[in-house]
Amino acid sequence: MNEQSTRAAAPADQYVLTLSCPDKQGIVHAVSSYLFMTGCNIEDSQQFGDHDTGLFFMRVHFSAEAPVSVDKLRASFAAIGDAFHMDWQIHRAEDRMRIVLMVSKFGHCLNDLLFRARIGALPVEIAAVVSNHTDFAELVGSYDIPFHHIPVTKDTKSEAEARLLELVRELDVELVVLARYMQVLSDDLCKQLSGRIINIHHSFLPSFKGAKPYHQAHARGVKLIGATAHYVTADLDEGPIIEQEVERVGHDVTPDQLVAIGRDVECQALARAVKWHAERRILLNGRRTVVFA
Ligand SMILES: Nc1nc2c(c(=O)[nH]1)N[C@@H](CN(C=O)c1ccc(C(=O)N[C@@H](CCC(=O)O)C(=O)O)cc1)CN2
Repeated sequence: MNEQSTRAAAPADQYVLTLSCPDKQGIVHAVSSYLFMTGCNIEDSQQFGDHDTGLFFMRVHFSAEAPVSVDKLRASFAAIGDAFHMDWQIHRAEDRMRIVLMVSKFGHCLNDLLFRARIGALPVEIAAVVSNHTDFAELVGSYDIPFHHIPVTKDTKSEAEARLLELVRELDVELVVLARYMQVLSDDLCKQLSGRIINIHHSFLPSFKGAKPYHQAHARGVKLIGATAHYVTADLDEGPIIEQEVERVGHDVTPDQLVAIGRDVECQALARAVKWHAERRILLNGRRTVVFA
């Protein structure tokens, strides 16, 4: 084999196409033909046809040999999207997603996400951290990330949410991560940011929704505890599940020991969910998700 054939091709511009649409014959053919005719090369392709909902889901990571703008790709793909009634997006794969983290009094998930982002383990840019308390202002400041203290009472919740929305727009943020943020979000905010808020619930849903799930689990004598990362909807802890993690526990654990054991599974589940969302690997399928991990 000569040297020429072993040399990797120069890195071309990388893109991700995601789509969902009513399932029918010809979708993969239409997409792959479009990419071929546009001078693009498929690097990775995953698809799923859901017989329950009759919907088809696809995620294609592709490269363009010649430089092409994402706007031009979107403009030229629109005809295929229309023909198959697709809900579709095309993004540059290298672009890091801008996100906001929210926290209350438990900082383990915040700390974990800050560090993972700092070392490049998450393809995100943390634009700000928002909290209804000041406990983690110093930690966030140590990462040179803006910290916004937005106190919340039942009388100030709507103003607090208005300020959050203002930040999301000002900072051009795509995702809000509730890293143990312990305030119930209003129906209106959930609607405005539908599919763009991820929460970590500290139980293996659908068990133990609501407050103090580890105490509920202890009272039930469970042998497994868990954590669930899910999209936030108006129905508390009922949003589409993205990722779950569990840990075995013995008969002699106390509620405080469950809280301590649970920290790691919460961090693992949330970090995976944020990474997959930022890599555009998650598609909504009604009350469920399709995850092309
Ligand atoms: N609309 C939604 N809001 C939130 C969700 C959700 O799924 N939909 N997830 C929660 C997180 N959460 C459990 O994981 C949770 C947080 C807070 C509460 C709660 O009862 N909070 C009280 C205030 C508590 C306090 O001040 O310490 C309240 O909001 O009145 C229950 C569950 C995040 N929000």
